[in-house]
Amino acid sequence: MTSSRLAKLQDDLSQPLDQTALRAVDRAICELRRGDPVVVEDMEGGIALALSVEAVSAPALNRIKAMAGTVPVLAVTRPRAAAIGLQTSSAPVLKLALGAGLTAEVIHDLVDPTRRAGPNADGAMTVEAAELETREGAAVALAKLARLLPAVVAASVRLPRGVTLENWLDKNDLMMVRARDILDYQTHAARTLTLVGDASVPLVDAENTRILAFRPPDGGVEHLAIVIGEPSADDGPVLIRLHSECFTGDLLGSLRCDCGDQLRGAIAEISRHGSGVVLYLAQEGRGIGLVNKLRAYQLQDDGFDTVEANEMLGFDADERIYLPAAEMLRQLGFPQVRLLTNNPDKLRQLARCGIEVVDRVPHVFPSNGHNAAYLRTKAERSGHMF
Ligand SMILES: Nc1nc2c(ncn2[C@@H]2O[C@H](COP(=O)(O)OP(=O)(O)OP(=O)(O)O)[C@@H](O)[C@H]2O)c(=O)[nH]1
Ligand SMILES: [Zn+2]
Repeated sequence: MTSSRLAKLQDDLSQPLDQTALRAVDRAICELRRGDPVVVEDMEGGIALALSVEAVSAPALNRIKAMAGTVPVLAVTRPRAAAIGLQTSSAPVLKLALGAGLTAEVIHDLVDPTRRAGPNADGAMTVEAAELETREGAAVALAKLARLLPAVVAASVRLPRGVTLENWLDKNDLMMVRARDILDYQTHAARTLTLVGDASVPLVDAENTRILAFRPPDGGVEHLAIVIGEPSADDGPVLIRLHSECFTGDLLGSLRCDCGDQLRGAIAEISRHGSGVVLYLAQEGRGIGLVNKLRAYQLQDDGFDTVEANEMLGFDADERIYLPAAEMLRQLGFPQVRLLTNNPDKLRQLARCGIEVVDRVPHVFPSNGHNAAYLRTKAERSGHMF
């Protein structure tokens, strides 16, 4: 995570909570995932219709144009713009205007590196930088929250003469969401996590184990705390592991990564130690989601490393935040921890979120014969301490 994103995270911690905003963003995520457009409003009251690139087809584009009354642009992230050879400024999002040349085919070629065709835009393209707070920037952030490809088709809305915004939204069956609320969503969801389930689940490597489930009030993503033994802050810093969900590694025993070994290894290690917690975080694929992780694997099979694959798809190398982890630790009453990890970003982020990491406990497992390059990339490009 970049230092500017960390700084923003800290700023967000001081913002007031707004439950209605949380619900609006969650509904917008569903709309986008379903393939419907949503309306995004910026701080000045400007509005744009945004559609996930994954839902783009010729009829869908025509529908957007007809509803908005303007020609749409394609909004992509800086990593994706760089991957298709565009000059990028420091802006996080780039708006690509191609006029009538922005066809469904061209859009898919521009945003999806798993397509063999590759970028192929005929005619003049103008590129304009956009900040995250803009309609287009926030719409791309919404696509990330929806675990879709991080790019949208966006059209400024020109309301038909004599039609109010309310009537227009109603007539087109559209919902509107504010840019600011999208950008605050992750921090607000984390701060409102509530314990909603708690049961004893004896594990093969740790019989005295409870699993606690935490959920934000909008019904968004749930995270789990696997509490082994009877950890108590009175006995000093608690031994913990932050484990990001990995369906392939944790459940299926995939050999592409080291997640399965790390998960079972952490449970066994904490059990041997006597007590501690594994926080099982719903951050599949370092926060890009399972579908995008599978796309990243496809790119890695073509020779790109795990960082390059994320960036080609338009993501940062790591999209995770650890505020949900910090919030669960706070609620469990563990302000001081010893952290099983090799990842320096986890140490930095937890500390920024107010959890004191007293000690790092290395959590290294030997290569299984398939994941050597993956582990090497972690060390060389992500700073993992092996
Ligand atoms: N995007 C992407 N995610 C991957 C890939 N391989 C594994 N992952 C995900 O990476 C995450 C693994 O994270 P962690 O187990 O927390 O590992 P880490 O960040 O290396 O940190 P430590 O293990 O604590 O040192 C899981 O969410 C996996 O799904 C990959 O090639 N691409
Ligand atoms: Zn994994």
